Parts: sequence; C-alpha cells; structure tokens
Amino acid sequence: MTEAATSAAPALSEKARIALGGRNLVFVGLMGAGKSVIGRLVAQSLSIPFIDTDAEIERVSRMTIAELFAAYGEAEFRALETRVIERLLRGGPRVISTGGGAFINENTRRQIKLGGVSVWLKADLDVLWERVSKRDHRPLLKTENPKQTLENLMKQRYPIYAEADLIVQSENVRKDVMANQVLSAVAGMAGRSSEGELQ
Ligand SMILES: Nc1ncnc2c1ncn2[C@@H]1O[C@H](COP(=O)(O)OP(=O)(O)O)[C@@H](O)[C@H]1O
Ligand SMILES: O=C(O)C1=C[C@@H](OP(=O)(O)O)[C@@H](O)[C@H](O)C1
Ligand SMILES: [Mg+2]
Repeated sequence: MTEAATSAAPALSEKARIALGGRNLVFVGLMGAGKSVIGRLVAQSLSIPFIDTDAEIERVSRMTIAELFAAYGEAEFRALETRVIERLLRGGPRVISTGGGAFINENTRRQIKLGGVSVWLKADLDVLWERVSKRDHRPLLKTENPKQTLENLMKQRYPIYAEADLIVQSENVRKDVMANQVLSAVAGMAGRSSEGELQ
C-alpha cells in the first residue's frame, strides 16, 4: 500500500464507501487498462477486501491462465470465470478486478450488473499496447500481430464495456492518482439508485 493512496484523501474514500453502500465494486476493461493494480489500490483506500478473478481462477484450478487456455480452450475458461465471479459477488462487499473478457460474456455481465457497481477503466490503444507488450503471459495476444489483435478487441468490446455503471479514463498518471479518480467517480454516484445492494 502506498502512503499516497491511503493518506491522500480519507474524506474521498469515506464518500466512496458511503456511495457504494455495501455493494461490490467491479473493475472491467481491456487487458492493460490497470484493473488488477488500480483495483488493489482502490480496495486498500476503501478498506474493502480485494480479489483479482484471474488470480482466484489460478488458485482454484492450480493452473495459470495460459495453461487453462492451452489445455481446455477459451470456452471452458469463460465457464470457470463465470462461476468464480458469481461466487465472489455473493460473498461481498469486495473490490473485484475481472479479466478483460469477463464483462463481455453475457452471463457474467448479467451477474456483475446484479451484484455490484461496475467501473470501466477505459484506455487508448497506445497506452494499452505499451503496457501489455512488456509481458507475454496473455494467451489472447499470442498472435502474429498482437497490437492489431488488441485493436480488434477494442472495436468488439468497447461498446459492451460502455454498459458499465462508471467510466474512468486510464492514463499514464501515477497509480494512486488513478485510484483517486476511481474513488471520485464512485463518490459521485451518491444519491443515485442503490438497487442491487448486497445485504
Ligand atoms: N496508471 C498507470 N501508470 C503506469 N502503469 C500502469 C498504470 N496502470 C497500470 N499500469 C501497468 O500496466 C500493466 C497492466 O496493468 P494490470 O493492472 O495488470 O492491467 P489489467 O489487469 O487491466 O490487464 C502493469 O504492468 C501495471 O503496472
Ligand atoms: O481480455 C481477455 O479476454 C483476457 C484478459 C486477461 O486478464 P487482464 O485483462 O487482467 O489482462 C485474462 O483474463 C485472460 O488472458 C483473458
Ligand atoms: Mg488483470
């Protein structure tokens, strides 16, 4: 936990906690948007448990995401992802960072809409590409032209991510600054409907 993330704006964290009202906060968006790292920081600020669905899938399956894709294919991975997310949503409130394809799956999207507040970390292609090209553990990007693949995924998926409750632009600013932008967006929901609140 960085000092800045915890001490920068306690009032903001408190406002965001109140606006969430016991609901889960679910990060969605494309690979490289920062769901995993920013989600963790936001959870720390909110003092709400954090979980990354890919990490949870790897824990329960005792396989890496790449191994799961290779051994069982994407369809089986999505089925497992749906079950894991459904279970995590029930046990909240949590901050949940999903993998990039989770919200695209109709079943999973329905569960997320029912079980939490969704926030889309939206980023431009160059920002995403600069980040994901540093690592090679993402099976969907093991193509001849991974930047083109990423761009194709943007075209397919951005209209669907746009169904999220909140949208926050992901830029190359400090991570604690990004986390505070998410907290501001959440805090800004205050007064809006809190239907779907977990009891
Ligand atoms: N605001 C940011 N500034 C710089 N690098 C970032 C920022 N947000 C995320 N990153 C980096 O981008 C990479 C992808 O982040 P990650 O959280 O794994 O994305 P996702 O889970 O959405 O695929 C990581 O190396 C992370 O440290
Ligand atoms: O976009 C996708 O379909 C995927 C994104 C990955 O998660 P991140 O978005 O955290 O990289 C991971 O779930 C898997 O490789 C599939
Ligand atoms: Mg991630």
